Amino acid sequence: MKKIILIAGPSGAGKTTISEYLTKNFAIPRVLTHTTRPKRAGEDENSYYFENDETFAQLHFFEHVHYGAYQYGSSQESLDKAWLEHDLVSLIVDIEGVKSYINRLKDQVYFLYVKTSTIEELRERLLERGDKPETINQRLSGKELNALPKELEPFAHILVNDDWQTTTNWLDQMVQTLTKK
Ligand SMILES: Nc1ncnc2c1ncn2[C@@H]1O[C@H](COP(=O)(O)OP(=O)(O)OP(=O)(O)O)[C@@H](O)[C@H]1O
Ligand SMILES: Nc1nc2c(ncn2[C@@H]2O[C@H](COP(=O)(O)O)[C@@H](O)[C@H]2O)c(=O)[nH]1
Repeated sequence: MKKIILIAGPSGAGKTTISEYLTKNFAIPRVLTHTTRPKRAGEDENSYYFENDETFAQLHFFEHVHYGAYQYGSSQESLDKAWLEHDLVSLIVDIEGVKSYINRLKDQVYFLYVKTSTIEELRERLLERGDKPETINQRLSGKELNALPKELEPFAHILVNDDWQTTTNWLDQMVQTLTKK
């Protein structure tokens, strides 16, 4: 059965880093999504399909959300394209996106919720990444924090990404379990 690893969690928790590790070490492709947010330093065409409001409005999405001042959306086409490459793929979404995918794809979803032990750790990582302090405050509060809601707890595989070596051991085990025949 084709499966999708949905990666969600607070900003700075390490979702992108984890998705890149899965691609590099296990050839697990990441399903690219669309956004109207500007590129960050270091991002390229493998990060997102970068859109403006007009091009975004012309697309047909599986699900889409407003997050901060920008729009984000994912398509069935991108998912099918990634599934042609590998039976196991990853996709980074916010909590609303997780709900949509679990409702629609059910058992095909492996929900990986990534967090750190403290919010201070997230703040430090985002500062080091070059995010502006006011953006960081917004991302680490309210709906944008992407806290794990009670109703999704039964579906979540929780990974505390404080120490990278521990995280890679955890991920290696996860992939072994998911690819077992
Ligand atoms: N275990 C770790 N220890 C220390 N730093 C880490 C760890 N994992 C990731 N990082 C670093 O934290 C920063 C944020 O990671 P990343 O961009 O993957 O987070 P994210 O969850 O995708 O954030 P966003 O939702 O804002 O895009 C990066 O600079 C990354 O290198
Ligand atoms: N529901 C969706 N959420 C998405 C999608 N693409 C990204 N995201 C989430 O948005 C926030 C912000 O992303 P960032 O790259 O600006 O830090 C983060 O939580 C992503 O997981 C999508 O297509 N649908």
